[in-house]
Amino acid sequence: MARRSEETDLQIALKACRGAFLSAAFFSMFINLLMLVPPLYMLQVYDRVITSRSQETLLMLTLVVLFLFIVMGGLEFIRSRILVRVGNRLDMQVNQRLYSAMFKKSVAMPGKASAQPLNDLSSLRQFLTGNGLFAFFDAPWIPVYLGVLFLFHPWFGYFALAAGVVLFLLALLNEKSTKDLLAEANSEHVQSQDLANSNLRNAEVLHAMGMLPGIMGRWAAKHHEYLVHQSHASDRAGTLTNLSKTLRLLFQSMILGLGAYLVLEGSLTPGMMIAGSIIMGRALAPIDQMIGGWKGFVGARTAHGRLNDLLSLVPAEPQRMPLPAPSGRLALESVSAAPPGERFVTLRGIDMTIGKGEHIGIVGPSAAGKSSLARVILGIWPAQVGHVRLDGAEIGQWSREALGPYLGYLPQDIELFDGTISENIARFGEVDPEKVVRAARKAGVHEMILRQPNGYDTYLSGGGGALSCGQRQRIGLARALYGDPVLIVLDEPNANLDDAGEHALAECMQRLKDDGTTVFVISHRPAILKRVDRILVLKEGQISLFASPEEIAAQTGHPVRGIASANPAAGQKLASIRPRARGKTATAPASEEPKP
Ligand SMILES: Nc1ncnc2c1ncn2[C@@H]1O[C@H](COP(=O)(O)OP(=O)(O)OP(=O)(O)O)[C@@H](O)[C@H]1O
Repeated sequence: MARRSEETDLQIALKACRGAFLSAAFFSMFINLLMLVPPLYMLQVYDRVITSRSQETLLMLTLVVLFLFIVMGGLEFIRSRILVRVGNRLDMQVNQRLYSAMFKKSVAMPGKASAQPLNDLSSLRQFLTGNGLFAFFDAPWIPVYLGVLFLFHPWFGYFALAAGVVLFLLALLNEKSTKDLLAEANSEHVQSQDLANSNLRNAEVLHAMGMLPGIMGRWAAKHHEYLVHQSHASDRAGTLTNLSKTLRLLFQSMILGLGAYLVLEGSLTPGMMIAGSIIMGRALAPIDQMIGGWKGFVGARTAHGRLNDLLSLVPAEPQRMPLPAPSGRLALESVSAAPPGERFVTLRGIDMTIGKGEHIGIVGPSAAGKSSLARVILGIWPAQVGHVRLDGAEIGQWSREALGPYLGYLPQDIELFDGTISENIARFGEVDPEKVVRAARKAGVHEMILRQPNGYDTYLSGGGGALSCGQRQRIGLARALYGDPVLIVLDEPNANLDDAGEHALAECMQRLKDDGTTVFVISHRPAILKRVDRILVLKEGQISLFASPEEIAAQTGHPVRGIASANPAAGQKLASIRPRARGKTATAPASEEPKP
């Protein structure tokens, strides 16, 4: 089905719920008509039963009223069940799309990562299923009540109309005077929540260095701003809510007085006088409820706006034709890239062609752009200029879900997630025990996992729980190897490893070589760099040298150690041989097969 491009999935889901909203509105019609039962019953009792002194009439009327009340209760019950289901349906329809949009936004704008969209979806759902919405369903029936009052007596009608206009103006004033304050309070609340969450994630370091007062002060300042705006808005809304409630009661008393006057005049019965007062109260109730529930409405409206913004900012991934499984050939063609959301480039004019099964070491001083290059190779950061091609296909042509199993990534800051070790290694997909053990063995971590309290079923919480950094890194390596990917990027894989770990890593690299897996390894340690086919030296975001370890040693007179540590002397020497080295070795042989 064709979709209007400006419609977000939330709007489409809300449209799909239109039928359910219409049936809730339909039930509201009967509920509102039945709301006339109590005043009309009172009218009959006063004007008919008491004057005729007929017990049969009273009994009949009471039975009818009893029946109508049961019907009304049933309708209310059904209406609220419909709305609860609408809310759940809406949530189910958009929550996964929303989760992935939130996730993709965090990848594209790491500084703006926030779980707020899920809170927004909750507040929208709660509004749609709560009492706040009923006022909106009941409001269209105000004219019916007014009509009945006009039937009783025109003065009654005019009086209720005027009272309604006054309360409506108060509702407008409420919206106008609280809208901006509530929006500001809302955004400050989101910011202070995000700040608190990020502080909690880094609790250990904050605690160790006694940084709590300073960091709490920053949170408290944000929270204070939120409180100030929120209480200003609540003060204003509270004043208007109370005023509206008081006026409604006053109007109800006044209409009773007006009724009494009309009774004395002889143009109204006492029953009509009392019923009129009740009906007017009923007519004004939705306006009163709207003013009272305005904060919830504004919250839901803001949440709805934010959700739509997010969903249009991160459109759903189009269906892509599946591509054949890649073999691991990679080409970067004049690639320049910048961190997402930033203007400055951290990689410039990167050109390289890597054959299947080649092992490339990436070295360079701090902030040279090594991790940036890793991200570009994996398609996490898009190339601003140039192309990144995996087996000839632009990396962005792949759907992420289809490409993911062919890639392995061990980031510098290894994060494991809440779940068992096996689930973590299996990347939270279906756990295939054979594949899990194979990956663990390849990473040389099988024995270590078996020594854990519950082996592969050991539950890791809080990003790794009781595991040491080195253990986490090695399980992270097994995760990167799960499913035998064709291209693996290891960012400082030996940063936390002891000798045994380093030895296991060397064996792992050899197995990957035997399997024909293309590997990029970023490291400062010479041991691992001796085994790679070529070493790429990055300097200020550019390739400064790209050659085999032997060529580098021959040309610079420095062993690999010199490059790995990227000391200034070696750097100068490397720079001096750059043209020859690049011209000769920056691309793989034409066949793009691995070097022997
Ligand atoms: N997410 C980001 N947002 C903004 N700037 C970034 C981001 N990631 C990296 N940079 C910047 O890009 C440049 C290269 O960083 P990168 O992490 O790629 O260097 P590196 O060579 O891996 O350094 P190191 O060896 O210290 O890990 C740095 O100036 C860094 O400040």
